[in-house]
Amino acid sequence: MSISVSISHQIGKFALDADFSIEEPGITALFGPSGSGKTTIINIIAGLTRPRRGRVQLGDRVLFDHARSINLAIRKRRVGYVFQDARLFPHMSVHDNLYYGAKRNRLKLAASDQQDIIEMLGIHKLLHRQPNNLSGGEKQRVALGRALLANPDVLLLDEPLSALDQARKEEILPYFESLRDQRKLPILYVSHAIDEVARLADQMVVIDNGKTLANGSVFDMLGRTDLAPLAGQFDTGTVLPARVASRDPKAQVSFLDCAGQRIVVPYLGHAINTPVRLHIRARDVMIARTPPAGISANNVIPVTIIRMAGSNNDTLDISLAFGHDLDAIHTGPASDRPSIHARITSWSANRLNLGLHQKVFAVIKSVTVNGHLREQ
Ligand SMILES: Nc1ncnc2c1ncn2[C@@H]1O[C@H](COP(=O)(O)OP(=O)(O)OP(=O)(O)O)[C@@H](O)[C@H]1O
Repeated sequence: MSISVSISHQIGKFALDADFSIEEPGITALFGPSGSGKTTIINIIAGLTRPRRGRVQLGDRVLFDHARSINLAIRKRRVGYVFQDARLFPHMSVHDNLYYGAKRNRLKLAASDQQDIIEMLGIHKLLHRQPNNLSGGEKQRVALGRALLANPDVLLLDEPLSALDQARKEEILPYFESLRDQRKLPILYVSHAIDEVARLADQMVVIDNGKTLANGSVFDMLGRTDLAPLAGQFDTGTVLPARVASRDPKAQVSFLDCAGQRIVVPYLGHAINTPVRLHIRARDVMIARTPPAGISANNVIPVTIIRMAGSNNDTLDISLAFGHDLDAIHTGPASDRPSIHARITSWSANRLNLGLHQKVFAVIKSVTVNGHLREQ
């Protein structure tokens, strides 16, 4: 189910011109600074805000088309919306909240699918409770269940974790992961938190000041150093797909294979071949000209400098392709040669006399695996 959004809107002095389409299933993060227009975009998709011009299409259904005077009513859009605060109906039980949208919807889910959703979200024991005595995490799970049981064609999540503390976030994040992996539903996920985006998202739309700056796979977007003006929140880094190659419970380490490169991390407990996501922040990567000896970091990777760009006067963002074989790096398909990023001071780069195409070593200080930071 594809989503295509091409709209213009004006709120006071704020001008929104969003243009993106998502062809792949999975989670798409809408990422950008506060006030950049993320909520307005999903309100437009949901039909809560009517844009001045443009078009919104979901699969083969046109939800809005200014030129053809089409503006589908909210309840006909088949869109599930989860707000920052759960917004459950306080006078209804969890059960009645859950089935509120489903009752009004003619395209009901099969009973077994309904049961699957309730079990996936772990809310079967809450059905007879009232919303006011649920925890924040439980409320959000019920809100997610309510949206899913209405059998939407797309799920819109507006910073669904921002009101929760870290422990409640950790409680609910695995449900989003199951949702991503089990249900073939496109999800638009508004988030400020780059760690959440790196853990959950497949695609990413980067928005700044009402404009869509870039749009693509999260693996590409998080590595784009040219998006550095947003870096304060962006925290430049790299997300890489990997899998568990082997593990040693006695030594308490797991070995991951990431495009042929071995990465050692503290023991994960996952079975061999389990796919995982690595998030390596640029500030956690050091560069050495020769392989350093006698250091505690476990991952020292031969890399070649393929790009150097100033992020501001004092720091440089350096892209490092895996391997020392420059010919393979230049001629091989990009996907065969993943790169990571290092953010170092210009002073360090001068001191090390770093230059383009130089063969160096990346010393990785910590890796986040599936959203969990693994200090080396
Ligand atoms: N009802 C309104 N009246 C006036 N300005 C508004 C209104 N709603 C939104 N805006 C403005 O539109 C811009 C975009 O707001 P929006 O909520 O879409 O941003 P956002 O990226 O979701 O921000 P945040 O991450 O802080 O939630 C902001 O400058 C905001 O102040």
